[in-house]
Amino acid sequence: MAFGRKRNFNEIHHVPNGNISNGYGRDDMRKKILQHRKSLPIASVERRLVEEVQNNDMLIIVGETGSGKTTQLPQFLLNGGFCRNGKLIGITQPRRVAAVTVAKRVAEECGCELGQKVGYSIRFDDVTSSFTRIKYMTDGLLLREALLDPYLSKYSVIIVDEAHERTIHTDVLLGLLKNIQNARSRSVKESKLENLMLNSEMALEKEKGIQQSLSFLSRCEGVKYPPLKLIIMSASLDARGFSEYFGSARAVHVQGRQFPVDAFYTEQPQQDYLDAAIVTIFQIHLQEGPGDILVFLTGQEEIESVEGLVKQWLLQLPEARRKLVTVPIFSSLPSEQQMKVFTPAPSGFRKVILATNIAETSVTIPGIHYVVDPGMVKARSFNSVTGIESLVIVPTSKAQALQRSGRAGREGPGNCFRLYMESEFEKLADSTVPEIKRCNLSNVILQLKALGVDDVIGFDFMERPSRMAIVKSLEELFLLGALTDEYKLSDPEGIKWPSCPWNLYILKLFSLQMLIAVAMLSVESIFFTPREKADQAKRAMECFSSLDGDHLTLINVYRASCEFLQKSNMESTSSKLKSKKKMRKWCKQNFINSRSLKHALDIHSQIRRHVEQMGLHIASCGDDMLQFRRCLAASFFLRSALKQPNGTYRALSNGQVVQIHPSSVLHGKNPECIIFNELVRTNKSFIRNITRIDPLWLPELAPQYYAAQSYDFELY
Ligand SMILES: Nc1ncnc2c1ncn2[C@@H]1O[C@H](COP(=O)(O)OP(=O)(O)OP(=O)(O)O)[C@@H](O)[C@H]1O
Repeated sequence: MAFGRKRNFNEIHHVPNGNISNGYGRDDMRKKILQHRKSLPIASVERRLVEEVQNNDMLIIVGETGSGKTTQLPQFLLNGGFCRNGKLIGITQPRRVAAVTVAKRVAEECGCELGQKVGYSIRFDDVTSSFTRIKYMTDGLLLREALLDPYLSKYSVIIVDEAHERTIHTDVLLGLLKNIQNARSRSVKESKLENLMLNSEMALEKEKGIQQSLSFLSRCEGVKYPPLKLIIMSASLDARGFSEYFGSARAVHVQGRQFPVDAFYTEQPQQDYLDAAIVTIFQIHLQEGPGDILVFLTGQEEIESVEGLVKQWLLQLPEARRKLVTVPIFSSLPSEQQMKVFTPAPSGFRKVILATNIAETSVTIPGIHYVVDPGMVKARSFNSVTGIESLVIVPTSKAQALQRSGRAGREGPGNCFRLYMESEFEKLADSTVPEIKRCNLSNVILQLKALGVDDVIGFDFMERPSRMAIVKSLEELFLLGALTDEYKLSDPEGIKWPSCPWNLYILKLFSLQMLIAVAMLSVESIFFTPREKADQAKRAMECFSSLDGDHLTLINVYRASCEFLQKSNMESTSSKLKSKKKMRKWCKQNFINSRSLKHALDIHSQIRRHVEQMGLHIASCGDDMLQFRRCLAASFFLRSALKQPNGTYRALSNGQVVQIHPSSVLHGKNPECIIFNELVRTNKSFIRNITRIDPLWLPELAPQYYAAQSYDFELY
């Protein structure tokens, strides 16, 4: 395939090679790391950055990818005294992989064990201690912390990294942090004023009696919270937009990048980007110098199909030229397997990493010299008229393209092959549409309500979602019973449960099976289907599958895993470690993602504890799965569909034509009426996580919705 003239990115600034490779002694390694840190563009402005943060409570920092923002700035601030009095510097990342790997790297640079001075915290995995001062975490996790500690009182500085991604969590966090920052600086001002008053009016206060003094002291509580320093950071940020949002906040630009990355574009438009990606992988492998390749694809299916084709193509090469290994990374891959991308390829081999945008920002994958970017991404999209959310494949923004190319050039000069023409690049949107403008807002609303923000429409969003989208989600939450008719939380405590997308939908319906289903659906895919073992995986899944659908299938997995756990725990010789190992083996044999299953078990026990604390009785449907399916119908009546004569389904809420996704156990079984949890749009509209129901249950169980509309329940 022909690539056009190379184009260097501007502001390139060569720095002596700070390559780090294995095989050094501990002291040598530390010296190398120190030398590398000094070589980063950000190192020359350490003092100035610390002063900027001292002088400004709010700061926006823009700097090229790889300039050292994520790994260095927190260390500068720690050395600059921002962790006095045991306070923490928190850095949020949109993705778990980035939070974990960057924390590991910074701990290494600080010469400490992970979890001591430097740690990370992601859902269900908290590697911090009372000694931790620099804490990397996902933006979602910080939001959850705010539910329990509304002032985020343990942090002196919060850095929102990769803010250009504008994930839904980032946008909610920005509004929230703005409020917290105002509240904390107000509380300090007030407490200073009140301290002054206290000196002159102490005697008077005493006379007014104990009650008044107590309330006075409680008002002074804010004195515990010094002003919060807030830093927004990215390589590709609309600094002006952020600055305006934060009241003309100061923005600084860190000049220079560590190594140059040359961008190449195709000379002709490409019909099939997957095909183009495979051709490019082999062009690099056969014609270019050493270095690993990182290819950005849109999802697991694409990754597995490209992986299969690369393996087939390799077989056609002479044996000596077959030294190429593929390594996939996507979010539902078990984390141990995700981490394989960081392991060097066997000696003499070249590694091709096939990744979703999980590897787009913040991560440094050693050895990557080439990036292949087809320019597409899978994104959420929301139709505020129908109220249905779906996943669609769309072109990336320029900001995403720059982030992707930035994954090369971190250890030396790199190349980025964009599988589209340069003229197409110019037409891309500068930045990604914020997720908050293209998703169902039910969870955001619940989250804001739980954080004490009652007026969601009036909330200070950086970019306000449409009024229609907010109203639609408020309506949905009311219909589901999550909000009262005054739009207050029906269960203010419930939202503090582990964040699962539809946890509150079951409020009225506590059955053991519903709790299990909620937990199992709250995690990434429970089943794991490697492409090369698709048949084996399918057979394994059939052992658990239920003719009634995916929810019951998941319950079967849950039950089987509990039975297995119980059995292996009972074997007296088994230590805890041994049982864990056995469990992992069992998962592997059954093509179950062990990490997802563990998360689901944790979520289940948390929800159960919560429900019990509320004093509610948890009934079991026992083996009466009809009762369970009725519970599902009552909860998901807004996502129901009827079979049509041609075998497709029609969603009852909006008439949309949908199809059962091939991963569902009901694929090919064609039940008359179903409820579903998820809609995915690729070339077709697919629904996933489906259960068979009786259509007559709908008007019976959700009269508030179906009685008001004249639905035709005629079955074909
Ligand atoms: N895990 C790691 N292993 C090896 N080197 C690393 C690692 N993490 C970072 N580095 C080195 O430190 C440099 C700076 O990384 P850092 O993540 O701080 O940059 P950044 O400016 O935040 O980039 P980005 O905007 O892409 O996140 C990288 O270019 C790389 O050379």
